[in-house]
Amino acid sequence: MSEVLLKIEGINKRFGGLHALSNVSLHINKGEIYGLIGPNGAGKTTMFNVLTGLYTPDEGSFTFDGNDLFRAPPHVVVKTGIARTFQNIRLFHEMTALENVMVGRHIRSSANALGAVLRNKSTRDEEAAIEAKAWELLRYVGIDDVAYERAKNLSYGHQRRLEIARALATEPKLLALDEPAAGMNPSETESLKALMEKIRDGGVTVLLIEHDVKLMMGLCDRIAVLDYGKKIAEGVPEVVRKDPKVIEAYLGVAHE
Ligand SMILES: Nc1ncnc2c1ncn2[C@@H]1O[C@H](COP(=O)(O)OP(=O)(O)OP(=O)(O)O)[C@@H](O)[C@H]1O
Repeated sequence: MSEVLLKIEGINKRFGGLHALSNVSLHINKGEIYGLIGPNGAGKTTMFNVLTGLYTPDEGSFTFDGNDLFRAPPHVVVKTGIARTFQNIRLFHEMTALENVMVGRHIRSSANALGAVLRNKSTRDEEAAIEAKAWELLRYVGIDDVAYERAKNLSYGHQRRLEIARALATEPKLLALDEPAAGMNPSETESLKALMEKIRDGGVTVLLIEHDVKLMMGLCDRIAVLDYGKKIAEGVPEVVRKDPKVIEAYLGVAHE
């Protein structure tokens, strides 16, 4: 029996007259790669924003690893164990790759502002530990060779990996990735797929939004399909891809 990590029930989110999420329920199990697909404007990013505390849902319930996170602010969500990346890459462009990951790591450190000013021994030890962990994560995602490059000078594929490393630095139980393969060529996409499988196999549950249906069908353990803010299907990829509602709303003949 799978253990549910994230349980969303009956979430509604409206923007004025627009019902962006309409009574959506999702259960994500520990240790799976769970995909969210759907046409443009279906509500996928809105769901991510609700999950990570950027948007306040109107109704519903949301529990994560036994914690009630309904309407919790982003810093509480991150501390509880959900990390995300964004559709449009959001890195600190003038900082090096290493520094970007170190920033992500600070959320799990106890260093306080006074310690940082005084640079006492415990602060220095902690900084060294943060840097060591950041190196480990850069190696893990395969970009340690560009650790001292500024983020803005990295290739697109490297920036995507750096975002993932920074998110992993918060030690999430759930990693939510918003279109990580967008703009990647087939070989970059293939190696990204391997990275996501490695992350899942390392014990981090993955939630993924992606338009690349072929990638999603080959990668996800389960998939939910949103259309006009409603969940129209959910299940293993082989079943979802044959669902007539999904074919009509999204997949169409071209994707078969
Ligand atoms: N902050 C906002 N204010 C008003 N409307 C919004 C806001 N955020 C999203 N919407 C609307 O909610 C609907 C769902 O948008 P959302 O970005 O979640 O879709 P999506 O499935 O992620 O689409 P895409 O695949 O294009 O990224 C759209 O009609 C969008 O215009």
